[in-house]
Amino acid sequence: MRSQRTALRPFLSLLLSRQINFSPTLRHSTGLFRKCCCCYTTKTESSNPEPSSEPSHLNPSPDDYSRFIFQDKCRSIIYAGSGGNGCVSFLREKYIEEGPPNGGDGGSGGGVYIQAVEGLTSLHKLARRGIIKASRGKNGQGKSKGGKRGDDILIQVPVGTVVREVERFDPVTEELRRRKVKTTEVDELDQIGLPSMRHDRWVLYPGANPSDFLTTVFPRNPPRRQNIAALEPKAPIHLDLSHHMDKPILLAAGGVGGLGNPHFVSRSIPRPNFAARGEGGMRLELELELKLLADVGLVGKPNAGKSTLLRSLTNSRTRVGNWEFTTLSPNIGTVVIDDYKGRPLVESKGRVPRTNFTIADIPGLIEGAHLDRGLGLGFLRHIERAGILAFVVDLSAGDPIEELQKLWLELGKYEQLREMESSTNNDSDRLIWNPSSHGLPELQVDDDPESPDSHSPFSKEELPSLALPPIHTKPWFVVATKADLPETREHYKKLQTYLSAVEQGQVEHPGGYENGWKEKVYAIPVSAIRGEGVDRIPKVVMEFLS
Ligand SMILES: Nc1nc2c(ncn2[C@@H]2O[C@H](COP(=O)(O)OP(=O)(O)OP(=O)(O)O)[C@@H](O)[C@H]2O)c(=O)[nH]1
Ligand SMILES: [Mg+2]
Repeated sequence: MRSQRTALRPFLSLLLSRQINFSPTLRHSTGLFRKCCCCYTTKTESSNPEPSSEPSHLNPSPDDYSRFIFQDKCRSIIYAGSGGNGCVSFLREKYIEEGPPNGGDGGSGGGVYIQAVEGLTSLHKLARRGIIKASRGKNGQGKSKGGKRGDDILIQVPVGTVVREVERFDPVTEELRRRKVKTTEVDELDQIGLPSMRHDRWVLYPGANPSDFLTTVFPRNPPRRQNIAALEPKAPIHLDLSHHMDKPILLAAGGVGGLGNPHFVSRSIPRPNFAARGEGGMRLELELELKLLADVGLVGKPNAGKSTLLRSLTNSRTRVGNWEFTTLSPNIGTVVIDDYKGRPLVESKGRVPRTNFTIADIPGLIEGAHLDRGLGLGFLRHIERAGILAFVVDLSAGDPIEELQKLWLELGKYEQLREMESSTNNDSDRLIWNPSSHGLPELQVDDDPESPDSHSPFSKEELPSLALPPIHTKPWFVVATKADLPETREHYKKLQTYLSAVEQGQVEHPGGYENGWKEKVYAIPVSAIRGEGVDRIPKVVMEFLS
């Protein structure tokens, strides 16, 4: 059997190569064919720089793409770990029958930390996790052995993430409030050291009955926090993580571990048969939102060639197709400026040298997008989150100036809508959002405890939309693409003349803004499908970034 196969192999390869040369319809019939076809294309490309109809990285077939999973907003519930319980134990040795108490303290619960790191572009991994829990501290043990600390959790997010608090439940604050407000019943008993039923605050010796809680006299046991809790951000949390962070910051410290029974020795209770429970961990519901999606956003009509441009600048395998709305959600690619393999392509003048920047290929914009037509307001939102705007205009599709003005018109109308929305939100005053008014709960200036809203962490359902810089103040430039097609030279010249007039203030900003950004308006002619002229884009971007 094996010898038969070996004999057939040369014949098969001859057959395949013939089919590649003479029968294009058969090319996609098998995976093996496709493999051969790729090799063939690479060979022809190296010998011929003209764009061929053969699939390549810049002119791929519509089914040659990888899906980019993207999410720019998510809610997560995080739990800091609870503290472990203290231990009730006594020394027992051969000649010491009733030794002193030696129960160890419980370990503290794990904390939750957050860090913004470069290289991440989406929040989808976090969104999938949903609930994030740090682990609980272990209980204390006999022979004065303390419990092990709970493990911390680190949440890594992309640079440009804004973290806002939606809800908070802090058991320590709750306990303090209980003690302050309800001075009767259980707490009063607890305060003056009479027997109480506080199962949630005490553990009794092993084998005790619940009824023993009624006969045991407990000392005072005020709620405690870990010292590290002083590093928590002020409540309610509002963090704008706009830079890469070398070290993570603490979001919620774990609950402190309970004290073992030696802590409760007193003259009246020489052998305490109880120990304290660990404090509960904090629960936080957070909303995370990307404020900065990418350094550059590609804005253009459908089919203008944005995805091809992204492919020519990066290793991205975004989908390209000769129909409108090929791209349905943003794709982000990274342009490597310095891969440390020699002289950097662009010298950065900024303080921190940039080694790369990101580009977002955003779905196409059509007339009436601000009215939620086409893919609507969702992706206008993405444009708002790009640092620099690169308008991609198709030189072969009519007047490029008109195309540019139409794109700006949509952006302008969207901006007006945003302004109206924020002013109506202010008028109705539905949301009370006051990020800097609180500190650690114990240190806060106390509000009226009777007012229902003053301590309720559950009042804010929807957070107000993020305050972002207006679109017209962002640096922008124009990428005039499909310059390889015939009769595009005239269109490009017209565009260039127009843009230099905009820069010099002879004609108004294409969006009609008086104070719109027009310091250096470039028009870069490219043929993305051939990869020609695209090297100028990183240089222009670096100029704006630094
Ligand atoms: N001749 C030529 N064709 C190009 C060039 N760039 C893109 N194309 C072609 O234009 C068509 C559309 O390209 P895409 O990159 O998918 O366009 P897009 O702007 O991403 O389209 P949407 O995702 O629908 O918004 C494809 O058939 C590309 O091959 C170019 O520089 N020259
Ligand atoms: Mg596209």
